[in-house]
Amino acid sequence: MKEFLGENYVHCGEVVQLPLDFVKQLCLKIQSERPESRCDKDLDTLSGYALCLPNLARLQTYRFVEHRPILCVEIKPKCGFIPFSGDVTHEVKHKVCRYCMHQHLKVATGKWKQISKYCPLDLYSGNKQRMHFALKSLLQEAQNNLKIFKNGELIYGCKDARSPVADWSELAHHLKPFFFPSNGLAGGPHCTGAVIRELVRVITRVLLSDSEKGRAGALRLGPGPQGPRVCEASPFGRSLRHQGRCVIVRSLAVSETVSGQLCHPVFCAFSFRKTLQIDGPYDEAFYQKLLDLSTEDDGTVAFALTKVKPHSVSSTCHNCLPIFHLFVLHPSSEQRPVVTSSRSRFAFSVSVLDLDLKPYESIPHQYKLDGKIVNFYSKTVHAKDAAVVSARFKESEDCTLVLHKV
Ligand SMILES: O=P(O)(O)O[C@@H]1[C@@H](OP(=O)(O)O)[C@H](OP(=O)(O)O)[C@H](O)[C@H](OP(=O)(O)O)[C@H]1OP(=O)(O)O
Ligand SMILES: Nc1ncnc2c1ncn2[C@@H]1O[C@H](COP(=O)(O)OP(=O)(O)OP(=O)(O)O)[C@@H](O)[C@H]1O
Repeated sequence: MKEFLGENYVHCGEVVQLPLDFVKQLCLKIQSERPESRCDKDLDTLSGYALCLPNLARLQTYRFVEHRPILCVEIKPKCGFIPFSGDVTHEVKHKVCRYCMHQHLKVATGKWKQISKYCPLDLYSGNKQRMHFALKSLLQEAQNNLKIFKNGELIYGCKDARSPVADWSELAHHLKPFFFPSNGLAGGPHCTGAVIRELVRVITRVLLSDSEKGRAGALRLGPGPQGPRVCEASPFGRSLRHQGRCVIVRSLAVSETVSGQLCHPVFCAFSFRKTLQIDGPYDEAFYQKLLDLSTEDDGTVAFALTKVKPHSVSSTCHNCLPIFHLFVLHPSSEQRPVVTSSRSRFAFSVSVLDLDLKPYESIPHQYKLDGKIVNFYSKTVHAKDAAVVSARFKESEDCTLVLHKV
């Protein structure tokens, strides 16, 4: 992941040994905190090992420990491109992004209460207005896509569909000292609006800044992104500018045909997996192969096999969690990237969480889910939209003015 996202963003952690009894107790303790949809998940209580990571909600990394008041914004941006490959056979997939389609299934199955207006393509667009819209939409309907921590404490976020609706005035109360340090703003809706606007602007500036160049830069130099730049389901108007931050994930993503082939039971046999290096290593040779885009999908199983590791990396990227740390910068000569709001200057840094690779075993599940998402969307929303268009067309036919010669 360091190869893809850059040295500075990824924390590898350290493998530590833990007493089994401690892990069992921990497991019981956190169970009640899990969102309903994650109650089937479990800690590995048998290995006796765990990964020790820095506390990124407080920015305690191995490089330094931050003692100043700190604001951390965690975003789960999800997959931000629309595939253009001819191997993608569902027409709707060329128009609407997976996140927006998935929203409908999530609401229908009760995972969330209402459809979010957030669309990853807006966030990745590089267009400030679209990015503001995407971030505001996340703030309105955070789901599992947005969390905000102040000094290590969660002050904004949503556990599951039963969570109460977002309270912006409480959030603004927490954030005011960061954005309006010398006060000057009374409370009330005006203050809430001003603080939220500042937050959205500052996150956008951080996202657009290019202060730390990772290996991702090299991937961005490849062929420019293709395919639609706007998702048809996004409520935001069309915009033309498109930035390449999603290229990493896009260049690794595999086609439907390949995903289908990967579900073949023969690949689950362990002996095959070892010889074919399905589970790794993810080394320099693997990275170099990814940059070679010359091989075409010839529909063979052999080709599909070469895509297993890229697929794991890609689906990990689809779910990873960039976390942005902001602290008010007092006049100083610190050598750190800086963003400004109207009343404050912030030093900031970025880390990426949840980078454990998705296992090969998740491919069949992902493949089935993908089908469900598209079918549900096509049957319900897309069909309804088509009906509306055809009704409008009919209406316009009914209104045709016929002129007769007199
Ligand atoms: O498939 P998706 O897009 O629903 O992603 C899953 C996530 O759902 P989301 O769409 O973000 O609400 C899902 O997020 P939640 O646990 O629902 O917050 C997980 O990240 C899941 O990964 P894993 O199976 O726990 O390793 C994710 O599953 P994988 O596809 O990564 O296996
Ligand atoms: N190093 C960290 N520092 C601060 N917060 C973290 C860190 N790692 C994870 N978190 C918090 O915990 C949340 C869940 O993390 P993550 O998605 O990595 O867990 P998970 O592996 O999916 O958990 P499980 O599978 O046990 O349910 C993140 O959204 C983040 O808010």
